[in-house]
Amino acid sequence: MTESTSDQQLLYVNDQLSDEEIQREADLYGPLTDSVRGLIAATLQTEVGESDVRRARALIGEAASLLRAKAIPGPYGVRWGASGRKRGWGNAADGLRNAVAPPLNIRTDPDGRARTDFHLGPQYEGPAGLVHGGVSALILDQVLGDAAVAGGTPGMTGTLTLRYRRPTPLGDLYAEARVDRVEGVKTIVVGHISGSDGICVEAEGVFILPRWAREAIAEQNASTAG
Ligand SMILES: CCCCCCCCCC(=O)SCCNC(=O)CCNC(=O)[C@H](O)C(C)(C)COP(=O)(O)OP(=O)(O)OC[C@H]1O[C@@H](n2cnc3c(N)ncnc32)[C@H](O)[C@@H]1OP(=O)(O)O
Repeated sequence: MTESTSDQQLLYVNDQLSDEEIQREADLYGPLTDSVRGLIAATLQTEVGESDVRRARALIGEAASLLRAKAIPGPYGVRWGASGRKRGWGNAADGLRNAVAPPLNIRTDPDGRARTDFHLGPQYEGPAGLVHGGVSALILDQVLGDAAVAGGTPGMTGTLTLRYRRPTPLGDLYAEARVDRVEGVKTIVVGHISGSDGICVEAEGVFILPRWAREAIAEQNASTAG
């Protein structure tokens, strides 16, 4: 295991928060994140005068200083509470505390399916009026990955293959994924994003349980058996 792999594993934390405490945090930070999303769109779309732009910038600086007064030094990581409820709140695709995330609100089924109705505003533009292809990749990576998790065979993305069939319009969209097959440590998942005119982007992903996770599970199984 490399040093960076072991450092990364330290970001998986069981903090023993109760479901009530987690809900209180979600109720506090979710609306903050939504406000910042609104700010990102307003920053892009505003046409107010120069002095108002300067004033807004000062107010944003003040808000950032207020929040930074007490803050974690690095990434949020992945945390679990006492009941095992998982919080990937820093996740760039669907993190509750990450204003960069659209967000996705992905629903999953234990048979290895995931789906989401979501909205992409002007901050996700690539070609004029259309979704940036890298943003579509971000979303499909997450939805396909969640399908693998839901099916009981989680993994890191090894390969993600995309076919952009037609331009993806900004606005209301839908994505879904399903586990196609499991081959040893590899889970192959397929899915797509569609808009009102049909499928825009198709994806196939190979999700692999990393070697360090396989070794940890094998060690745990050996100690349980012993
Ligand atoms: C733990 C669950 C976490 C879930 C989080 C979901 C988050 C959302 C998705 C992401 O954004 S993940 C971030 C993007 N992906 C990465 O950063 C992955 C970086 N790459 C790695 O960490 C490793 O290369 C990887 C885990 C993908 C594979 O390393 P291993 O050391 O476990 O692979 P190994 O050499 O033991 O090969 C195992 C099998 O996978 C195959 N393989 C390895 N790398 C592959 C690859 N890149 N693509 C396809 N297949 C691959 C390999 O041929 C072999 O196939 P066979 O079993 O059939 O022999």
